[in-house]
Amino acid sequence: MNPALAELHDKARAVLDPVHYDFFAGGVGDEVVLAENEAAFRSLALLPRVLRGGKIGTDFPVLISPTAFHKLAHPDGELATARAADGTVVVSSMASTVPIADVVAAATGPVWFQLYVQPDMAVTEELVRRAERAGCAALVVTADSPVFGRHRRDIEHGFHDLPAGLAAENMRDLAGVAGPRDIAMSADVSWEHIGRLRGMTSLPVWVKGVLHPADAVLAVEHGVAGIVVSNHGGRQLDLVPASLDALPAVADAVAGRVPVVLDGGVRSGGDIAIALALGATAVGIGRPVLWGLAADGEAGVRRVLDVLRDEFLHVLTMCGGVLSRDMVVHRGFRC
Ligand SMILES: Cc1cc2nc3c(=O)[nH]c(=O)nc-3n(C[C@H](O)[C@H](O)[C@H](O)COP(=O)(O)O)c2cc1C
Ligand SMILES: O=C(O)C(=O)c1ccccc1
Repeated sequence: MNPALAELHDKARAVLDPVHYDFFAGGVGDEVVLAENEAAFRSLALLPRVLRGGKIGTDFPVLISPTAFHKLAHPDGELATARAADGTVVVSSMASTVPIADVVAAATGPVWFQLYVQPDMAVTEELVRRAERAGCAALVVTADSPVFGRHRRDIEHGFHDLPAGLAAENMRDLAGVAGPRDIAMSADVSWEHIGRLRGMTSLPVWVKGVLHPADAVLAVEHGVAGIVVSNHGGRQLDLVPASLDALPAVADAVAGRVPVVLDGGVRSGGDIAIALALGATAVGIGRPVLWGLAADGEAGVRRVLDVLRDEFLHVLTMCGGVLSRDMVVHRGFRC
């Protein structure tokens, strides 16, 4: 790993309350998927294309994936993350410890709102209105969470609630919601809700947490603006493949009709390149952002993005400025 990112992770581990470190770092069950997300990148190699000349584009195909409770990492919380993004899309968690309006106000680039559809559609609609009024540019509906994941580290620590003074600020003052900690996950959420959301708002609606290619097709048929191939960073079902391993079939099923973002285990510019070669339009970054935030607030998150940008451009240049599926092979592959 890039030593700057390793250092930020080490510092985050050193400064965070161990219970909060484990909340951020942990996964579901035996954490097989958590480990596999990173290992999947390590199992692949790139065959660069050479002698292609010309200028290499400088697009940075990265989004900040939604993660809950940034004030557990740093007192500035999501405000620091938003400031650091500097044009990179921030997907702001519905479970943020700063209200969405303040996140958008702190950001200089686009902010998208991540939504868990609430069983009471009036509550869901009010959350959508809050995102609209704040100036969010898209909704990202998380589809991989019909129930909370069973995070063994949290269970062992007895961590189920935010410390006094912190709350899921977007959940305040909602009729029918018990309080600002009360986020429901519901197994009743269905594709029909995607249609209802699209009818409710003119914001583009993305779906996050797709692994099966048939669901990617359904998402396109239901008019989504884009798909996030994700296993929630190994935090929902510890039986699924690495999100990278699910990507090619989803990309094939989508066939370019909508953008496909990949998140889970992206830790370097090389990982970004591999995901793009396998069909991703962009990648999402989860935990590394939290490590930067915990280690050094806004500056730490900036550093994470700067390192990834620099590494990605370097790798892309090494690859002749192109990334395609034929350039990816398994390590140990022999002709
Ligand atoms: C601490 C933590 C909190 C998360 N909270 C949310 C959330 O509120 N909503 C959501 O859709 N995904 C959430 N995720 C999943 C991330 O959006 C993303 O899918 C995952 O972290 C990507 O994997 P990575 O951490 O390996 O980069 C969370 C992940 C972590 C680690
Ligand atoms: O921990 C998570 O992965 C997550 O998605 C979440 C959602 C709501 C509240 C806290 C965490």
